Amino acid sequence: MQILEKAPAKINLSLDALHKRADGFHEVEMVMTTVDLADRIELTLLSDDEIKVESESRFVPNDERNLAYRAAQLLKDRFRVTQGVKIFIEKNIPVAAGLAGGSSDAAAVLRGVNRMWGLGLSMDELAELGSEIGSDVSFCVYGGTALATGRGEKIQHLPAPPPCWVVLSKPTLGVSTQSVYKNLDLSAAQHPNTEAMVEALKKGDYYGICKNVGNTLEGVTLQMHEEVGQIKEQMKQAGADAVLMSGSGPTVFSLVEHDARAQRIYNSLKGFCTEVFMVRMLGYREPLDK
Ligand SMILES: C[C@@](CO)(OP(=O)(O)O)[C@H](O)COP(=O)(O)OP(=O)(O)OC[C@H]1O[C@@H](n2ccc(N)nc2=O)[C@H](O)[C@@H]1O
Ligand SMILES: Nc1ncnc2c1ncn2[C@@H]1O[C@H](COP(=O)(O)OP(=O)(O)O)[C@@H](O)[C@H]1O
Repeated sequence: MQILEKAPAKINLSLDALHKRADGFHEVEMVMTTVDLADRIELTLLSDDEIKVESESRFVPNDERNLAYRAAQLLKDRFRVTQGVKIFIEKNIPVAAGLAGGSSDAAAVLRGVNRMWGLGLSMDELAELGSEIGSDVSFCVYGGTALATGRGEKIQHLPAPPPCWVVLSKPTLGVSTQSVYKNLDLSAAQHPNTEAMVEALKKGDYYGICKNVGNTLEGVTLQMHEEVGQIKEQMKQAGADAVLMSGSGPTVFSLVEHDARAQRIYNSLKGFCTEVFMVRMLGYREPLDK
């Protein structure tokens, strides 16, 4: 038996870190949405009681450190499953990029083994279990567009943004989410207007969305890597409607209404970065099991 799952990347249209919590995490308010850049996950049922992970990417571990492995292990342990699974990851999302590639792979495995092992868990139950793997996994279980609060595990679904283009550009460096949060000085941080972003999404107001993008973590990563600021500048000069770093970075995204201008931004960044993508904002909760 084989099951295929898509694992789409996400971008943070807004990310606000409010304060540090007693558990060492930050209380956040984030508006996230999916784009049509995705990893492809192939699950094969194994009669032996084991989990195998394979991927062509040399940047992700092929053992229990892989978030996809940890997702299968979680459901296996929690529901005493004796069958195994082989997980093949076709990696298309840049790694350590601020696009939740690993979290999305884990979420895809939760959805896929739930069906493969006949566990009958709801999306809400899978999302709750996903929060034990990482702060972004709950959102990734659902996909679509949502306001995530708490550590990122409390999800309020929102309407999909109006269709537009997204140009993603990742400099050749990885960023550790932990190091960015560690270096965050909340007293000097920028705080986006999350409420205005949510309102713009509810109204389907593209220019309201562009006006209200913001990311508290951006200043930290900008300090650490000047390439991020250079990419932002390049995108603005090429005519993007909005430019922002996604998550803890280093990927920077442009929002662009018209494809000709998106192509121009893509071409101007292609000469500057190797990992550049021109994708559609998905934003709706499409069936990911195809
Ligand atoms: C920053 C965001 C924004 O969407 O995305 P990425 O940049 O990773 O894509 C996420 O919140 C990342 O989620 P995720 O990558 O799952 O982080 P986790 O593994 O849960 O946490 C990694 C580390 O980040 C810090 N962390 C994470 C989430 C949070 N609300 N507060 C934190 O302080 C903690 O130090 C934690 O040990
Ligand atoms: N399936 C996976 N895909 C990507 N990264 C993974 C995966 N499993 C574990 N990792 C590890 O997680 C870290 C980056 O995770 P990723 O989700 O790509 O970054 P981000 O959280 O910035 O979007 C890297 O250190 C990588 O080695």
